[in-house]
Amino acid sequence: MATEFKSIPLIDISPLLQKWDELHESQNESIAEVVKKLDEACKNEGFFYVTGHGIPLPFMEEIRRITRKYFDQPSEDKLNFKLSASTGYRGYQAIHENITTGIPDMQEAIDFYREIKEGMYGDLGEVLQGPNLWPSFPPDFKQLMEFYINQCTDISRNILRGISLALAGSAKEIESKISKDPFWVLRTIGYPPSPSSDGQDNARSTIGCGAHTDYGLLTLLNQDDDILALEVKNKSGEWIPASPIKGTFICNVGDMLKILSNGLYESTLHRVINSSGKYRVCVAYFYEPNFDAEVEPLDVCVQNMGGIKKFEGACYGKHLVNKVTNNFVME
Ligand SMILES: O=C(O)CCC(=O)C(=O)O
Ligand SMILES: [Fe+2]
Repeated sequence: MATEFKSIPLIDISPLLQKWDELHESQNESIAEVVKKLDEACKNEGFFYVTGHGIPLPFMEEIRRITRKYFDQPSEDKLNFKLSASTGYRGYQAIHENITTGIPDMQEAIDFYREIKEGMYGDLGEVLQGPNLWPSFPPDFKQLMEFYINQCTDISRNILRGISLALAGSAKEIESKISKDPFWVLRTIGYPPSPSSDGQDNARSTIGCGAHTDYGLLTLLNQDDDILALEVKNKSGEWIPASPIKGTFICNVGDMLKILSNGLYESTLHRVINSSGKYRVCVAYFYEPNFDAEVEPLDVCVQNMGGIKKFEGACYGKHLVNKVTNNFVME
């Protein structure tokens, strides 16, 4: 359960980027320190800033720059890459096409998913099958994003190993159960500024992204570093700003990690309101379990809570398909 936190902690994860081996992990003090901080943040806030992740600042900026350049095109060009059921829900979504809890969000986005080849997960995978719709402009978009996705996958795997040490005393415990072959989602998002308050506004036009939790294990957000728009809800219902810190990712716990931890960790509600007057970009990378993983509370977490299993198992792919097919409005 999230606490009444007032701010979001910053964690330097560099000790986790070294080579992992059992001897190393049990004896290394700097690893133990990071693991403790991760554990606290996942319990108290469900959110933390990540520094020491190894991606150079200019590359994080480049990723946002090409995202902005894509959205800056005339709509006809963007609509050539439009997401639909027939594209496996991959591609471009125009403003107000994404729905969060019944309300259209004031954002445009492109969704990319790890490729699912025909027949790969039987009926379960069919909905999301197909290649990604990579924009042809900016020309190096695909190449840069694929490189970036691989880096985010490595960073997330290392963070999850730290979390696995905290929860189960072994860095590879979670991985060996549910994320040997992790699925990923990348969502590049653009938020036009909210119209200034003139009495005409309604929820539909001003919320960039409605309050929600993320579905998977961990999310890495690369947000514009000069615009405050992301907010995180604490236990007493206050919205705490996740102000940008240059060069960091914001990392948050998803529903699957909450289930694994038997509710010890929180997938905290968050939302986006861009009242800065400027166009905001955020690139969200979602690190997920294996597509067909059955995710259930770790035995050790159940034991630690007096043998009470707080969640039934959930199949990640089913959970995702259910969300994806309910989140979009199609013309
Ligand atoms: O734009 C942001 O800062 C957050 C986006 C987000 O929460 C999401 O796409 O799940
Ligand atoms: Fe989110």
